Amino acid sequence: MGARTLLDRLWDDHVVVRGDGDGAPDLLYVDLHLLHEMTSPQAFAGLRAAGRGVRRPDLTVATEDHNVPTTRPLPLPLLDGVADPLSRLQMETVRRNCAEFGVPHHPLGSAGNGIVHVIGPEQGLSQPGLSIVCGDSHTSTHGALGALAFGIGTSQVEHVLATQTLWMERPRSLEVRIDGVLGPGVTAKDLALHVVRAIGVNGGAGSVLELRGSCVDSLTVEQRMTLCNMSIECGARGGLIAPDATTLAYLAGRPFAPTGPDWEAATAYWRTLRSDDDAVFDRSVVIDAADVVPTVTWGTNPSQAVAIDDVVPTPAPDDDVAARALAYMDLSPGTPMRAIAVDTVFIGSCTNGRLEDLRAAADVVRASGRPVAPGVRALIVPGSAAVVRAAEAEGLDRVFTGAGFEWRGSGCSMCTAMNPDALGQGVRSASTTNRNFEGRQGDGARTHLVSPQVAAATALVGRLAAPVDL
Ligand SMILES: CC(C)[C@H](C(=O)O)[C@@H](O)C(=O)O
Ligand code: SF4
Repeated sequence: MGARTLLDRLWDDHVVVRGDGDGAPDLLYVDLHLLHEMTSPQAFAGLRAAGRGVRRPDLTVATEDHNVPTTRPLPLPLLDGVADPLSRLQMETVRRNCAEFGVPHHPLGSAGNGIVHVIGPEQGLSQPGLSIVCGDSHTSTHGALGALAFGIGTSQVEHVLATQTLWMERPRSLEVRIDGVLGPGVTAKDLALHVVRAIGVNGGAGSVLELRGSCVDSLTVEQRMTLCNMSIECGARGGLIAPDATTLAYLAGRPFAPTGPDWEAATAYWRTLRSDDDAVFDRSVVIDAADVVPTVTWGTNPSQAVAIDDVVPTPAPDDDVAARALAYMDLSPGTPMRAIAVDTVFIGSCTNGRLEDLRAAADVVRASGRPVAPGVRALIVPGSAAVVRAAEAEGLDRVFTGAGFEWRGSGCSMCTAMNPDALGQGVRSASTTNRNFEGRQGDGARTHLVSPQVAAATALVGRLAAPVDL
C-alpha cells in the first residue's frame, strides 16, 4: 500500500463494503453513535414503524442538551420544572425511546449529562481510531482525539441505529499545517476563527481537515477540541488531529478508557494513527501561528472576523453579503471593535464550555478584581455536569458569582435559540460559541464570537475588550 494520510488509515479501517466505482459511497462501520433529543425522535419513530431494534445499543449513548433549561436547581427527577412544552416533549421522548430500545441515556440532572460533544471525550468514550457519528454537525469535535467523527442527518441516524453502519462518500483530505507558537493572549478559539477565515466558510466542503504542525502539537486536548469543533464552520465534513502523548495522557483513567493489557494494545494501535511522512493530501493550507491574533466577529458568519484591535471593516461596493451582515448587526464601518457595547456575555457551549475554558475566564475575572459592568448580563454555562462539579471543586463558581456572573447548570443554552436561554430582539452578545448566524441566539439577536478570555474581559468592561484592557 502506498503512503496514506491519517484520514485514509481511519477510513480503510472502517470500510465494510467498498463502493462500486468512482465517487460511490462506501459502507462504514460505526464504533460510537451519540444521540441527543433534537435529532433522534424521527429516527426512533422510523425504527418503530419498521419493527426494527437498535443493532448495537452498547455502542450508542444519548444525552439531553439542546432543549434543557439551565436554571438551577435542576427540575429532577420529574420534568415539572421544564416550562416549555416542546422542550419537555423532546426530553420525554428521548427518555422513552432510550428505555424502550435499551440505549444508555444521561438525562438532565444525572451525573453524566451534558452537551453531547463534551460528555463523549470526558467519559473516555471518544477514542483515537474510532468512527463516531451523531445527528449533529459539531461531531467534528471528537476528531481532536484522532477519531473519524462526522455529523449525520436524521435519516442516517435511523440507518445507524438499525445497522451500526453508514453509507458515505470518502471525503477529500485537506491538510492544515500550523507551525509556530501562539502569541501572548492568543487562544485556540482565535486560532479556530483564523482557520475558518483562511479556508473560507465553504472552502472545506467535501473534505476532512487534518490539523497538524508544531502549534497543534503544543495544544492541550481541550484546545484541540475547540479547533476541531469549528472545522465544520469552513464547510468541512470534520477535523482530525493525530493522537500523541498528550492525547494518551488525557484519556488515561477516564471511565470508558481501556485499562491494563487493553490499554497497552489500544495505545499500540493509536500510535500508528498518523499520516505517513510522504502522504499526499488533496490540498494543503499553511498557517503561521505567529499571525494569529485575538479575534472577534463583526458579521453573521464565523469568517466575518477581525482583530479586536481593528475596526468594523468597510465592505467592497459589490459585497452585498457583508452589507447585509452589517445591517443585521447594526454596525457602521470604521467603528473600533472595542467601542461596541454588549448587553449579554455567554461563556459555554461545545466550543468553549470545558474546564480549561472556565479556568481561563475565571483567571481574567480574578486578576482584575472587577465586577460585571452595570447593565450587562453575563452567564457561565458549563458544558456538562462533570464540568460543573470540577469547576465548583476548584471554587470557580464563586469567582464568577462573586463578580456578578450567573452560574448555571449545563446545556447548549445560549449557543442556540432552542431553549429558554434564547436572546431577545436586538440584544447584542459576546459569545464563546461557534455560530453567529442571523437569529442563532434568538430572533434578531446579534452575536460576536469571541474566546473565553475576551468574553470575560468584555463582561467586566461592558464593551468588547481583551484581558490587556483591564
Ligand atoms: C440541533 C443540531 C442539529 C445542530 C447541529 O447540527 O449542529 C446544533 O447542534 C447546532 O449547533 O446548530
Ligand atoms: S453547544 Fe451549540 S454547537 Fe454545540 S451541540 Fe449545542 S447547539 Fe450545537
